[in-house]
Amino acid sequence: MSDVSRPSPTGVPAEGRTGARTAVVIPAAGRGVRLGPGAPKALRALNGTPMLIHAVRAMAASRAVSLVVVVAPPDGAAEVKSLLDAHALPERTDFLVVPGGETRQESVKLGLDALPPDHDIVLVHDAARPLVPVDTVDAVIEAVRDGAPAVVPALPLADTVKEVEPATVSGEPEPVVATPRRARLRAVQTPQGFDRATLIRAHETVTGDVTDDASMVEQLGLTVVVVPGHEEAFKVTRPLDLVLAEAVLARRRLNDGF
Ligand SMILES: Nc1ccn([C@@H]2O[C@H](COP(=O)(O)OP(=O)(O)OP(=O)(O)O)[C@@H](O)[C@H]2O)c(=O)n1
Ligand SMILES: C[C@](O)(CO)[C@H](O)COP(=O)(O)O
Repeated sequence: MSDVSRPSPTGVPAEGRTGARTAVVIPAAGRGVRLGPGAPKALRALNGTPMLIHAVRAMAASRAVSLVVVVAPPDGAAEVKSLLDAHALPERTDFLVVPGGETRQESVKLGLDALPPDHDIVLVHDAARPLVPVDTVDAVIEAVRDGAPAVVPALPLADTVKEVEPATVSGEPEPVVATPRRARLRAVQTPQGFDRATLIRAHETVTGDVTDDASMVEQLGLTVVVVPGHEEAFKVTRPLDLVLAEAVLARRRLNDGF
């Protein structure tokens, strides 16, 4: 039996979660509006292979991951199933495909609803971060196994960040209201890792506008911890990110000698 069956009042089991099985939910149901017109973002090609397949392979590269749940565009579940069948994926990993929702939060919840009961650690990973290295995935899993209820990979910022009063008319100058101390800020990536029961509780309890799953756990009053992220775990959001992703893949091919 897994250690998470004996949570402490803070949600953190004293013994950690060594040996718990890990599932990954990959929200891939977004349109990719910021990337511009075309197929849903997760289905667009990087070096000839759909971004989603890169993301699935990145997760399945971790030997700790035994199940990947892909949350497909609402009308694209059959296409995503065919894609998974058509690409080589590790045999030790099981795959499920479910249709997604209107928002990222809804899509993640639909993925969680599809999880079988025997996985006590859940990662949530954007299909839009196709190049995350396996060491980052393993570091997140390790920190959840060690007892953290929620773990995020993150990097320090290169830019100074300003808080502004957002303009009501696009393009109007925006007054700055604060400059948070950059040394205390981190840019958060995925996969984000969770004790399964904690993540489900967060999705059942927290409503409103959130941009990641860890912030929902913060709203439960639980501690979220940060582990080092990786530059190659960047999110493909705008057209220039596609250029960077292709360049990273080209460098990997060179380093691998083919
Ligand atoms: N309704 C949604 C919206 C987003 N996502 C997923 O959440 C991840 C992060 O979202 P983002 O990068 O914002 O993707 P899009 O919503 O597709 O991008 P945009 O906001 O530019 O449309 C992506 O893998 C995306 O497919 C999802 O599963 N369901
Ligand atoms: C979850 C996330 O990738 C963490 O940085 C990010 O918040 C997703 O934002 P998006 O606007 O849905 O791409």
